[in-house]
Amino acid sequence: MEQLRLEPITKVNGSVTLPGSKSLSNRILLLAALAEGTTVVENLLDSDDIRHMLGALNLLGVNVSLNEDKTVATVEGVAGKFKTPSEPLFLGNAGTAYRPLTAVLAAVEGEYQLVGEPRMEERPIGHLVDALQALGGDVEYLKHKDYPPLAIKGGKINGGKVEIDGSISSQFLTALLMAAPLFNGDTEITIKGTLVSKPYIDITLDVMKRFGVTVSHDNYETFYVNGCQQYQALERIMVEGDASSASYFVAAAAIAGGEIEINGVGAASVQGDIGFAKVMEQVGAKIDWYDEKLVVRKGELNAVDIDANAIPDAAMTLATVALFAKGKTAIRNIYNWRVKETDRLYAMATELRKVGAEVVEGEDFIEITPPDTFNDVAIDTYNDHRIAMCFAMVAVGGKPITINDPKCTYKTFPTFFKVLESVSSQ
Ligand SMILES: O=C(O)C1=C[C@@H](OP(=O)(O)O)[C@@H](O)[C@H](O)C1
Ligand SMILES: C=C(OP(=O)(O)O)C(=O)O
Repeated sequence: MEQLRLEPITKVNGSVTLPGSKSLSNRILLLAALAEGTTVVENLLDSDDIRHMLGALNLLGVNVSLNEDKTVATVEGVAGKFKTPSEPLFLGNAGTAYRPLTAVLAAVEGEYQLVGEPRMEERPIGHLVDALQALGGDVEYLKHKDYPPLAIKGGKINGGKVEIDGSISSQFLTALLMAAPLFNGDTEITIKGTLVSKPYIDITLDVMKRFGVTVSHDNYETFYVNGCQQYQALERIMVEGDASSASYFVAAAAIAGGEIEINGVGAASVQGDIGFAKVMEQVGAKIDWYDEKLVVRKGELNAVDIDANAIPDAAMTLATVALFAKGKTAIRNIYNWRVKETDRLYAMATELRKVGAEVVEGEDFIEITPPDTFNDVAIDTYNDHRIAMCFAMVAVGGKPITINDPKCTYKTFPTFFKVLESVSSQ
């Protein structure tokens, strides 16, 4: 297995330009593919999750041409008419590809199979399939009920009133919303249980609106979407920098000192994970806010006790910031960490303890008290990009650490360690 040794970093300084947002890239690619007309997507993320969406679109007969560094895509929309693919669509472990494609393909003519990595077969999708079946969609499990892989016979959805359970993943509602304009009638979607990861729904509504479809809702409890609508291509759309990827550089500047200018997201971001920078201000970071940029400096770091349901991805970064904050950090209301790339509550608790922290792992929370002395250990990353990236903060805090399987960062941020090195001094 490949390992990456990170020597203690004494200072970070300089400027980083973020790669495009994963959440925006995959939503934009799918809606551009469904639209009528050609869309040019700029600052597209080049990473595994996006590669899987592009691979699926290719098999569905959508022409997408990429520039040399794969950050500009020209997507020739097929106006909702996909080709029946010659093989199953392999979507890796990309939730932002698997869930929206499931709903969209149930709504357009054709026969499809959606498969993924072994971990994808352990990530639930039953709440989405229940809603699609209730609407008359023909979606079947190929192995185990409630889990991928799936077989879909598309084109049979009339709309109507439907409930969807929002308590495990917001991606199910995102998927249903993106597909609903293609249904043959209007749809009224009511959320059952509490909706988790709510800010991601704002990303969905924002992207749909840009492609010409407006959704109304009553306080995120019931959503109304008109049927028989066509997404309209955009001449040009720019993907914002990834706010979850920004979290590592916000944290690095706050921990190590020096100053980092982070370009690509800021106060005007549509991504909920920008909220991580606000949490870091509470922890003690000094941040200058601009519309599309943050400038971050060190402060005295103190533990916080937060509900992180709205920022589940960036909250993992807080778990390693906790190693350098005075007192006990608590990150609450994060049950769905357990159904992501790995069981992140178990994995984070295990690896933080290896470093020397005192950790309480609750069913839906984690509490972290920093170590008196740090252990120089190898961190297992569980094929989870965010574990690899957030444990780099140990080196940023001046302690050596080894990251096992560093290439797992390719899921969303292939250049992460290079970018971190570019702002680090030993
Ligand atoms: O819609 C999205 O783009 C995402 C929603 C979140 O998932 P959940 O809604 O499952 O928490 C987040 O963790 C994921 O990385 C991306
Ligand atoms: C949970 C994540 O990914 P996915 O989009 O596969 O759910 C993530 O990127 O942290």
